Amino acid sequence: MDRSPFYTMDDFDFNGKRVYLRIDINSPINPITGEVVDDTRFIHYLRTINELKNSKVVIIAHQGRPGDSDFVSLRQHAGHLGRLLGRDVLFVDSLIGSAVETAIRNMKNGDIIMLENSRFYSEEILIKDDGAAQKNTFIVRNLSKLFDYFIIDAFPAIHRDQTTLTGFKDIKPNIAGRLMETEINSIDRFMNSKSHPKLAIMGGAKIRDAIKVTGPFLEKGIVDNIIFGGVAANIFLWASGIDIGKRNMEFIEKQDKNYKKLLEECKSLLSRFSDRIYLPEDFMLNPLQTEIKTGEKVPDGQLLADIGFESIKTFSSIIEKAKNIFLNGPMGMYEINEYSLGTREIFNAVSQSPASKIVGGGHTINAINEFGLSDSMGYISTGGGALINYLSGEPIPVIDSLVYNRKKFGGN
Ligand SMILES: Nc1ncnc2c1ncn2[C@@H]1O[C@H](COP(=O)(O)OP(=O)(O)OP(=O)(O)O)[C@@H](O)[C@H]1O
Ligand SMILES: O=C(O)[C@H](O)COP(=O)(O)O
Repeated sequence: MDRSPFYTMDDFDFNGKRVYLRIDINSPINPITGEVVDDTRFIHYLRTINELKNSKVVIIAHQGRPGDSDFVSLRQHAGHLGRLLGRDVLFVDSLIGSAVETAIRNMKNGDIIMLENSRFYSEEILIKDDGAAQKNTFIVRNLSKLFDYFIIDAFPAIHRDQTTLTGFKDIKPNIAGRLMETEINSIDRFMNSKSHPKLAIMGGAKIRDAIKVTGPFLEKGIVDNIIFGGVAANIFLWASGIDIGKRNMEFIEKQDKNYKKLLEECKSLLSRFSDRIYLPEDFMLNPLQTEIKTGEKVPDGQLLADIGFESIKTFSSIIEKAKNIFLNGPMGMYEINEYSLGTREIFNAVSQSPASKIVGGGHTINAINEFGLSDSMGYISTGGGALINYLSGEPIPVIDSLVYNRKKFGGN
């Protein structure tokens, strides 16, 4: 068997050691109560943590982004993880400093500590990995002396170049955790599969991510065809000169300040790959609740809130023929019952397909759970942006950091 390009947990004995464990339990938070409303990501970490039961484990994680309503302390995350593990998880309400150092130095084997949200610290987000900058942060200088090993298991954040993820790669061995291994093996199976056609279905509202990966997906043959729904479809239609109505244009402008550049990218993608990109032929309007054919004048104030019946039919027949399917993002505003049919039908078609399947994205998983399809959707990844970036075959900061680290500490 080929050697893994990065260290895995099989390469070291962690018994009695002090272990830095970077995970990603960034979760949806109820904006009113501030409570975690979905603990899927927590559950995925039980295996890694349980394997370290004879070590002193210090968990580092982030939650939300500064300024957003889900940017909250990890105190409740520590309590919840402890309940899931059936063990105490001591919460320390900072990331660096004397309280952290004392707590870590006093740990016994089997103890678990969780530190505060790493994004409370500007060095986490603002300092990019240019070789030396992250290494010289207070975060790295304070924490590096306290640990024997660094396990990086934050798969949903592998596309982020942030200090607690990539800053320790010159210090000591950095090791991929069990979730990283599982995710990467499953995604690699999809990428290496020789069964065609390979189909990507991309919807939702994160247009930048979807557009960014379309070129690599089609150029490198990672997929043969792409179906677009949601806002992603709207921007492609706009780029092709079709009237999508004022409200939908404004929605895109608000979604991304650089939408003009995105429109240019969509144009270029459409000119190169028009026969491999599928866009909706019709839509359901919100609030009118009537159907409209693509290209017809969209009445003012109406959102293209869901794909229509013809699109459902065409997309379902493409899905039926696919041998490998990647799904990320809903077809419309599925949270509102009247506009959930497109997403429901397309997700149903995917669930019924015998193809090999891989799905990801917070809203996507939420919709899958709501439709009761989670047992028939194939491999469900914890990653959203991480998953599509990894699939695109473009450089990924955390993977590159782990590979660099193994070369540095493990020779050839
Ligand atoms: N045509 C549309 N107009 C406006 N909003 C839409 C449209 N289609 C989908 N959405 C919204 O897009 C959101 C989901 O998109 P997103 O890109 O976040 O999905 P995801 O990748 O599965 O989730 P996550 O971002 O949490 O990983 C939903 O809230 C949905 O209502
Ligand atoms: O939820 C995610 O996709 C990861 O935790 C990364 O979060 P971010 O998009 O805020 O960097």
